[in-house]
Amino acid sequence: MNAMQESLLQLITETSTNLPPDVRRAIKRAQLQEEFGSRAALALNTIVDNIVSAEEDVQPICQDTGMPTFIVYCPVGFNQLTLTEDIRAAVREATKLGKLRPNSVDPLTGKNSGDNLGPGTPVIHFHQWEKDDVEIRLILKGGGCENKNIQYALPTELPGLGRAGRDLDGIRKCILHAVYQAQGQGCSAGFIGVGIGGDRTTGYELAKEQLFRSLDDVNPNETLAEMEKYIMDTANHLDIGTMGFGGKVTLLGCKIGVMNRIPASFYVSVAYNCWAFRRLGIVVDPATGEIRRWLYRDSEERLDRPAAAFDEKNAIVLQAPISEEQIRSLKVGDVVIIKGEMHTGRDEIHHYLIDHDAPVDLRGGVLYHCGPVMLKDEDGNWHVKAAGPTTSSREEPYQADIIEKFGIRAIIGKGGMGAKTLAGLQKSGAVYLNAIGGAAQFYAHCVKRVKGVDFLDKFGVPEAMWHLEVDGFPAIVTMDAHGNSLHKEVADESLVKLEDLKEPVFAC
Ligand SMILES: O=C(O)C[C@H](O)C(=O)O
Ligand code: SF4
Repeated sequence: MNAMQESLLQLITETSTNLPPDVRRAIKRAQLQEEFGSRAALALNTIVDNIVSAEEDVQPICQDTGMPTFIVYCPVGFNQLTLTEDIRAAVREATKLGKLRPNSVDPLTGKNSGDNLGPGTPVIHFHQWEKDDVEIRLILKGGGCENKNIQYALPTELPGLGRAGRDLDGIRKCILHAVYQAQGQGCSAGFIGVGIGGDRTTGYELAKEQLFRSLDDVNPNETLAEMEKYIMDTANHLDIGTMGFGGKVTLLGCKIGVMNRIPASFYVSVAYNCWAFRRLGIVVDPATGEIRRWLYRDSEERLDRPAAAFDEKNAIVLQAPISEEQIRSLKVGDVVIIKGEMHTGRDEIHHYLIDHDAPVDLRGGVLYHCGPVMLKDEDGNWHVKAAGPTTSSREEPYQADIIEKFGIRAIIGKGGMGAKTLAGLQKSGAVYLNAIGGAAQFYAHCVKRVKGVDFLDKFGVPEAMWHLEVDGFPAIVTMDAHGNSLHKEVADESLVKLEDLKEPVFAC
């Protein structure tokens, strides 16, 4: 690799494994606000433990390293074609080293390219400027929070908030609604970038651009500065909390930008980013390709590993295969520790299992909604490099049927599931366990052995069915076999809180 490629590899590795100081500070502040022993505090402790491990071991903070997106500023005359090739080479190498998960999938064939290269991936935006340096910023924004982006066309009617008109107060309502609708599914507590104006494409681009601002900056536009402050204060009263467990901190950052629109369109676009807010940048010498300095790193922020994220003493041990009787004795709020075998299964596997047999006996088993980062050693053995949960709600159309068909007793995921699954849990005697989203190192350490894999060639690494031997794998019962769902409770209560914010705040 040439010097530029080495610099880019460093940028990718650091972005994937080492959260920037402004993000760490926001997470630390959240940790201080949540009550000791609460579910939100437990989730935040796990997150902090994970951040510390990822940095120490130079491994991905979260297994979903997203759609790598590079924003490049370069001097006039700089060769953008060469830099594009260098970026592609660095992305390929980072994937080989397990710093990026192979995430580039052909939507028509379902084929994962395996190296994060393919039509449209990675994303690279070039801009010219008058300076001599080349500045390269990178964001790794995962799919769960990307799915929670939302775009509003004003005027509109919003659940809980009523009419949102083409004015500042309408904008206010859209942003509050955007935070509410994400619930815990985008791994709250999150960050939002908001774009006001533009068209559908540039509105979203503007929203994503805001995610590159430092969390500590102050918006030069006074109106927007006021709106950012209002949203930060107010959204944190929705009590959605970390992972949607309820809690004082729901939003960690809000940055708003504005651009002109055309008369017929009025968009408010919101880019939601999970707590694993991975963005960094480098300034590179265009002649040598060497890094001159890092962006977002003008200060240092250490996080201390919490004594114990989960209180193992009071946890209930679930040894797989699990009996129906033990599952039916569990209730929402119980902390469990899983031992034994679990099987990963996400979108492709659910789609497949509806019409086919499972490759292994799943009776009494644990199905983990997870697409890990895996590496094979020289002897052909697989190792888990990152393995946090994925958003479960995507499997809602399939889950209840799959639980019943295969006799599964526990589903592990994050963000919760809906009414159909809740009824299915009750009928078949199963539970939904919430793992802490993004805590990919924390859970990777719970895997003692990779027992095997099915559908690797067919579906690729993240979507394959991995058979894992785990020990000391903690999670929380958030949907039980008695018809209770913490997710429904938090969603209902936060809607009531949203309704309280209906009255105008900003002059129209
Ligand atoms: O794809 C994943 O592993 C997780 C995804 O980012 C999600 O939040 O659902
Ligand atoms: S799993 Fe959570 S932390 Fe990871 S990319 Fe998805 S939303 Fe972000």
